[in-house]
Amino acid sequence: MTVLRLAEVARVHGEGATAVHALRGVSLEVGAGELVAVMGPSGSGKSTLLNLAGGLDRPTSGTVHLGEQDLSTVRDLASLRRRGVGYVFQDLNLITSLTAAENVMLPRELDGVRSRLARQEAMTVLTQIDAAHLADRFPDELSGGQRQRVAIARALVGERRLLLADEPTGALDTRAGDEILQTLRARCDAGAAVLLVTHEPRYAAWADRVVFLRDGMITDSTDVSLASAR
Ligand SMILES: Nc1ncnc2c1ncn2[C@@H]1O[C@H](COP(=O)(O)OP(=O)(O)OP(=O)(O)O)[C@@H](O)[C@H]1O
Repeated sequence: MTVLRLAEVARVHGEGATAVHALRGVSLEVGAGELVAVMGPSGSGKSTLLNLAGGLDRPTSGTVHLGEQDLSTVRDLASLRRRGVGYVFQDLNLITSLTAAENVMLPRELDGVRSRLARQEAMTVLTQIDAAHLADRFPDELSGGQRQRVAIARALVGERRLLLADEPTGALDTRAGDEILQTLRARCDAGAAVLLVTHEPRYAAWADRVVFLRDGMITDSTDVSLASAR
C-alpha cells in the first residue's frame, strides 16, 4: 500500500532572476513498512522534499498524495499532519515552557485526546526510546541528544502512518543514533512509512531504499537489501 506519492513535484522559491529551483520534477513513492533514505549534497533539495511530503510547504507544480488524499485539496493540513504525519525537525522545535512529556502529549491533546490518555501514550513512547526518566524535565534542562530523543518521541506518538525525519541523529553519538534508527525501523516494520534524510551511509544502511538527490532531481535509487546485508 502506497502511503506517500509525489508525482513530478517541482518547487521554485522566489521569482525572476533570483528564483531557486529547489526541486525539479521529483517522483517518489513510499509504501507502508518501507524506510526510504534521502541522501545528497547540501542544497540539493532534501529538506524541501520532506516539507512537501508532510504538507508543510506546497509544490509549485506536481502533486503530493498522502494515501488517497491529494494534499492540494486538503483544507486543514495542520490537523491531517497531526493525525497522520510524524515530523522530526532539524531544529527540534520543542516548546520551552512545556516538560518533555507535555511536548510529546501536545499533538494528541490538540486532536482531542484526553490528558490522561495522552500522558499514557507519551510515557509509552518515551519508555520505548529509553527516555522515560526525562519526562518531567524542561527542554533547557536536557542535553542536545536528550532533546533529540524527546522530539523523536513526539513524532512517534499516536498512530502516524508517515514519519518524516530530517537528520534525526544529528546531535547524537553513534550508539544513541543507532538506537534511534532501530526505533524508526521498528515503527516501519509495524507498518509506518518512513522518509529519512541523512548524510551518513551508516544510517542509510537501515533503509530499504536510498534515493540520491542532486540539484533538485533524483539521480539514483538503490535497493539497500541488494547492496548490503543488514
Ligand atoms: N524558503 C526558501 N527561500 C529561498 N530559497 C530556499 C528556501 N528554502 C530552500 N531554499 C533553497 O532551495 C535549495 C534547496 O534547499 P534545501 O534546504 O531543500 O536543501 P538540503 O538538501 O536540505 O540542504 P542541507 O543539507 O544543507 O539541509 C537551496 O538552494 C536553498 O538555498
